[in-house]
Amino acid sequence: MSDTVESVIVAIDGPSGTGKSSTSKAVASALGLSYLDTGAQYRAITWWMISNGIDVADPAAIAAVAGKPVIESGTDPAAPAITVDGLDASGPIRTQEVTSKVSAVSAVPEVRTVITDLQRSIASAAAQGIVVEGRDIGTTVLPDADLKIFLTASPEARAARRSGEIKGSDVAATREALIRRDAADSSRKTSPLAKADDAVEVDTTDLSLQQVIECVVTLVEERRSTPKQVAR
Ligand SMILES: Nc1ncnc2c1ncn2[C@@H]1O[C@H](COP(=O)(O)OP(=O)(O)OP(=O)(O)O)[C@@H](O)[C@H]1O
Ligand SMILES: Nc1ccn([C@@H]2O[C@H](COP(=O)(O)O)[C@@H](O)[C@H]2O)c(=O)n1
Repeated sequence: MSDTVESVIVAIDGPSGTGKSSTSKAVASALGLSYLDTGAQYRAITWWMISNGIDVADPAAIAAVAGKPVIESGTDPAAPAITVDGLDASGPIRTQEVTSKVSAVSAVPEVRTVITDLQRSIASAAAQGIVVEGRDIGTTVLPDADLKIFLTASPEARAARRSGEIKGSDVAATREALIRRDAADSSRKTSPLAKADDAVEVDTTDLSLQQVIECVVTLVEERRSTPKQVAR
């Protein structure tokens, strides 16, 4: 018998504010896995487009330069990092401007091709396994992931969580902005936000973050002890 633990690939998808990042980081830390925030990569390329004067309402202009920025993602769940052309982008990618423009940029097929290739190469280099979170990980980026989770929560719960992060923010406006971004992400032609047929859906509306983390850790442990059936 071997003491080595097999590498595992976990895909966590879902709409905005369902707890993907918080859950994925904690699960990766608890299980000694790498972690990849794919939303940060789409935010990073959006920041680059804005910084370089590209009109984000013009898909052809975005497509023409999609391969130019060099995006690098750290995979330590305790210290997620992202750089664009060598510059730390972790602060700038969280601005309101980037949040409001990222869905337009991420809908451009040439952008998705560049970022998807990057995500696959990062996942395949993670020796112990990785938790990858986003919108299309289970459906498109890593369709053979060992475990796929789709997190959901009511718009009210998600808006309350997000508003709790920013003092004095308007919950109703936050709710509308979340719904708008989810609608854009779900309706784009290429790799929309969607639950994979074989994903486990976890409704987090009435669960604490700790309960969600424990639920996902249990699902990963169960998957590790019962290898996935491969269709013949
Ligand atoms: N089950 C939960 N109960 C209460 N608060 C939660 C829960 N899950 C996450 N949160 C909080 O909600 C906020 C949003 O969580 P998080 O950033 O992990 O969501 P996300 O799905 O990654 O969002 P986005 O897609 O917009 O990046 C954070 O402040 C987080 O601490
Ligand atoms: N796999 C993914 C991940 C993200 N996106 C786009 O990025 C935006 C920002 O994501 P956050 O998780 O940081 O909020 C998101 O709204 C999508 O437009 C994506 O397309 N695919």
